[in-house]
Amino acid sequence: MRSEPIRQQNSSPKNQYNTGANATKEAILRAENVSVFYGSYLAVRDVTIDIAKNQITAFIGPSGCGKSTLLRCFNRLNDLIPGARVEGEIKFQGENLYDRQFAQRIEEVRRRIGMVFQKPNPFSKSIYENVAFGARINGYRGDMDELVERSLRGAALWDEVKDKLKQSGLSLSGGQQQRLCIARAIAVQPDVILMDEPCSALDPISTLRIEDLLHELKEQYTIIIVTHNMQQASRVSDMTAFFNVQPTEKGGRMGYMVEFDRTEVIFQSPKEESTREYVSGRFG
Ligand SMILES: Nc1ncnc2c1ncn2[C@@H]1O[C@H](COP(=O)(O)OP(=O)(O)OP(=O)(O)O)[C@@H](O)[C@H]1O
Repeated sequence: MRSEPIRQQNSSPKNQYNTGANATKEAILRAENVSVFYGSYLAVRDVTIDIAKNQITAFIGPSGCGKSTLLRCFNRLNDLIPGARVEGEIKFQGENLYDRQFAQRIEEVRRRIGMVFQKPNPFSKSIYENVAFGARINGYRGDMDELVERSLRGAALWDEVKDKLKQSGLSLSGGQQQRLCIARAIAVQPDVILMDEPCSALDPISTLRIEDLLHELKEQYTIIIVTHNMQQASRVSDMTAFFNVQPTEKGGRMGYMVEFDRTEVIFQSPKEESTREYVSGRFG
């Protein structure tokens, strides 16, 4: 069963996503004037973006424009990086995750907003335990066998592993390992799954499997995916945010969001010239 909102959901008009075909889509996450620093270095400047519920939002842009940095703000993973500092607000169901009260509840935030990384990183445990582990830590009291099967089916892996659940997760292929990581992420029943280039270490067939899976997952989850792969962004996402980097006076580089819109608009009729150049492969 899906868990209750951290507090009562805010359904004020401010919390509604409001462009084009998505006018009625509710924003489950919102970054408001978010800037991220590493020490004194401003890596990403002043991003405001609504993430619509049960949609896939892609972050694209050249290397170093801050896609992963921004992604990590959505479940406060930047807290783990010494010297990283986030300004602005990240609202999850209307509440600012950077409010002091959430510092005590960070485990809960990361359970509700899960993450799948670039490189598949199963635990050195059995396939079964990889999936059951998080649920057990979170005090899951239901039928664990049923949860493990449901999560593995949800990640389109059950048929391939149902006869070897006791084998190590590390014995699977790269693509299977990544689907195991997705099963692990969904076993704790999150609302949102953040994916940081989840297919970059996979072969084309495994990549297509994951892309198919994403279409199924968005029925239940909200997904944000960072990808370098233009075709992937256009194939899987409903919304796309394009980020770019600009030089700073001190000779550094600072990331910022150029344009955010429905994916077909970004790829076929973007408003900004730099977006057009990037999606057509002329730079980056
Ligand atoms: N832990 C860190 N400490 C210091 N600087 C960092 C750290 N992580 C990222 N940066 C810097 O912040 C900027 C944005 O990096 P980030 O990894 O978010 O960009 P990206 O768009 O995801 O890049 P890529 O597509 O290459 O993964 C870069 O200049 C990077 O060097």
